[in-house]
Amino acid sequence: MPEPSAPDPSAPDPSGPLTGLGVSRGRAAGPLIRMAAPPTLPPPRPVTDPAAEAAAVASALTALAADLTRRAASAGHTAGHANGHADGHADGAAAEAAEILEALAMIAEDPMLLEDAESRARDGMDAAHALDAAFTQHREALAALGGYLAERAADLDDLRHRAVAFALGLPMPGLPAPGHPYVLVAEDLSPADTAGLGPDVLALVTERGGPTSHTAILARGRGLPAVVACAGIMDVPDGTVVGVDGGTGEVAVGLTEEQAAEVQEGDRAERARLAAGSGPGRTKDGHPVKLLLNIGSAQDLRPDAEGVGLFRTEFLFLDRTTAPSFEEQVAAYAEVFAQTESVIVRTLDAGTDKPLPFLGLPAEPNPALGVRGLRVDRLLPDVLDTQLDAIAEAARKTGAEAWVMAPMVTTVAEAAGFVRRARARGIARVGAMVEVPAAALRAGRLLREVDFLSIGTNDLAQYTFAADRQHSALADLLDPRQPALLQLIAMCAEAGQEAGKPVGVCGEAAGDPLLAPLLVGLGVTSLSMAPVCVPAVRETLAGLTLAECRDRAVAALS
Ligand SMILES: C=C(OP(=O)(O)O)C(=O)O
Ligand SMILES: [Mg+2]
Repeated sequence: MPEPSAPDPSAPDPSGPLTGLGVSRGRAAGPLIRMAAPPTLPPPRPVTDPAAEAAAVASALTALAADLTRRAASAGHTAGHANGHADGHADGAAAEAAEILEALAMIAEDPMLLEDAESRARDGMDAAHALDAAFTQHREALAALGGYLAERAADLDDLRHRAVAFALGLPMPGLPAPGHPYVLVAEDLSPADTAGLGPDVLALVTERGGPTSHTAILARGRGLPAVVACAGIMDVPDGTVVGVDGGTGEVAVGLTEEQAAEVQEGDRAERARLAAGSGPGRTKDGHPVKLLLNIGSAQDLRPDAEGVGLFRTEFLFLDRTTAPSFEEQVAAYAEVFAQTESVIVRTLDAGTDKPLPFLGLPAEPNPALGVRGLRVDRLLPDVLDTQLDAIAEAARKTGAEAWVMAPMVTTVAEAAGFVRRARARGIARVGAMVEVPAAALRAGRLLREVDFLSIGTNDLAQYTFAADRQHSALADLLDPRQPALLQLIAMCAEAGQEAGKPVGVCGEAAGDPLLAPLLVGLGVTSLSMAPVCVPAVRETLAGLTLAECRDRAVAALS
């Protein structure tokens, strides 16, 4: 572990911790490394040898592609050797990271990009400016195409920064690779960055980001302690040893090596203690509450789980530019079905923060309020038909009883249409997610159509409070303890009890041990969460009676 840096008078007071929002429980300590800022272009340089500039352009792009390929290979290697925190379940994330990095390497190797940059250099631009101009041109062309491609334009910015840094011989922006464990600090993380996190990352701290933002969900999926919306963290010098508590949101600055070792040891002991618990979820007085998993692929499964409450199928196809075939989908779903007795498959939830390239959806001014989730069916009905066919076929092949549900259901008519199409394929249980207040208000009526409801508190909070779920400044509005949100959940749970049908929660709130008892007290029948969250939720519930959970719910509602 490197020595802490000499104190910087402009840095925050090292005696007091910084605080943000703890979004992924667990503690870690180590030297902090900030992601290098994107390079600033110096004024254009007079060029005397255009051929040399063109050669510099080519070698910067070659170096960029080689770097991405190396990172892809190292992520692929990690997929086979997951780190301790993730307990072997970082494999899926690492394999996905490898794929994304390979796709970025292909962009860096695009002959049109090279040709454009080289020809600008031959016309008299210095290498850095030629690269900058070529990437800008490429970005504008992508943005003009709209839809998914426009949304990928941000990835090109990341590549541009790296290419220019190569050309100028500057430190690489983006994820550091110091060769030792470290706490990663950033303003926020891009999709490529989050996908590329290596096993050396002990914890994440970001200055921006909301409690249900990508950073939070990704960190939780990997079991990495994480704090978002941590003001002042970017001012702490690199190398300072920090202690991150992903539960409380505290970041202790300037720890000694002994203190850091204590934090690491305490975390190890706590994880071991929690992992020792097992068995189905129930309260102290034996009221059963299913503790289910949120997964993105078969790699996230755990053998001792009670089932899968949310299989986010769109995670399988995030970077695909061509639609996954029926056969390919059958194989992916069957891989999960073969390993778990009960699974709720969510049909593709595309749009807004989860673009699916192969859909080619048009760009929208207000994507979170636009064509996303089940609404994609209005434009592309074949996509849902093929997916339902594939789910039914995978269930038939494996003998599993797969349940399906649709994301972003808003009206009873939408739910009824979805149920009709799923039942026509012989799918046994068909449900709806409750992510839009309109659906919660009509929960009783919805339950006449569907077999179960699953409350997605991440989006339900976003739409109830009109607050972007990725926005750090609005975290108080997105807090699931907000009584308006709890009231909507209570309405759904009561409707479920009246109808005698299950109503679960699968948003991030379900994995929070402080919130889980509240949700149980409101009457939900299952909680579905990132696998890493299960032990703490199981332990909390086992310590409370159902009546105590209800008392908490009543107090929170009032
Ligand atoms: C579970 C949910 O879905 P996602 O986070 O994938 O939007 C939710 O919105 O709470
Ligand atoms: Mg959602």
